[in-house]
Amino acid sequence: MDSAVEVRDLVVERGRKEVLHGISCEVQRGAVTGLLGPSGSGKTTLIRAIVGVQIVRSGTVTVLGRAAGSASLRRELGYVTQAPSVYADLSVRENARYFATLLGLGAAEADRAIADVGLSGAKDQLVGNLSGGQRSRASLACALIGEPKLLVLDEPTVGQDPVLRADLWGRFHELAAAGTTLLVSSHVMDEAGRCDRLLLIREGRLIGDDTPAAIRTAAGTDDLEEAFLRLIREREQVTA
Ligand SMILES: Nc1ncnc2c1ncn2[C@@H]1O[C@H](COP(=O)(O)OP(=O)(O)OP(=O)(O)O)[C@@H](O)[C@H]1O
Repeated sequence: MDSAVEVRDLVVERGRKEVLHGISCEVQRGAVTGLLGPSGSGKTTLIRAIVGVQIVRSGTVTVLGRAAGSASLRRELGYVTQAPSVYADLSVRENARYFATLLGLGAAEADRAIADVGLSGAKDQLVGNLSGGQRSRASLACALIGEPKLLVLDEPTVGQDPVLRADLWGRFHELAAAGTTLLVSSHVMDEAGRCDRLLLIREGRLIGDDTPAAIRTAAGTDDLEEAFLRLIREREQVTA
């Protein structure tokens, strides 16, 4: 597998508690990989380690061939946190232009990114006056500026209506088809089927790493939520 991200034996502690217990996985280039797991399972912590903002206890994280957090990765990686990271007192366009300027890019690139997330109609509105879903999309637009090679999105579809969620997933696949690698976290299992590959995480351990089709076949069910539950039960029987 041609990997954009390689995680080896990753152990992370937060608040003196071990929250990732030796995770190893890869994120395939040019595909949409879903990081799925219940609330508190460690998705954000793993994402933080990949984008290089998490202190790790042991193990290695390699991103685009370099150690996670390397300065040279900054221009190649787009990261959208769960809390939208845009300025409320600036318009959508001003935010996008600000991030474009930081990368030495112009207004056209900012407008392209805004159009990509379907916010052209609201580009002159202050971000503080937008709905939660619109604000998340404004944040996503800023991460798309400069066409990063790796896009890491922490629960990007939370608060979006079903039509918009479908649009965003469509956009993620277009980006992947154009060569971008996407890692998208979600705790909503009905989004799992939209991914090319899945990393299933529970209580800081990886319990599944495969395509949705292979996970369905291995678990003997077409329902990915049920497949996830069966993987958990299997694991509990092994460790009991
Ligand atoms: N700043 C922190 N200090 C101490 N413990 C933390 C901190 N942030 C998260 N944790 C703990 O780390 C574990 C993993 O949290 P994490 O945020 O990675 O989970 P998650 O799967 O992203 O959850 P969610 O879907 O709710 O965002 C949880 O037990 C959480 O309580």
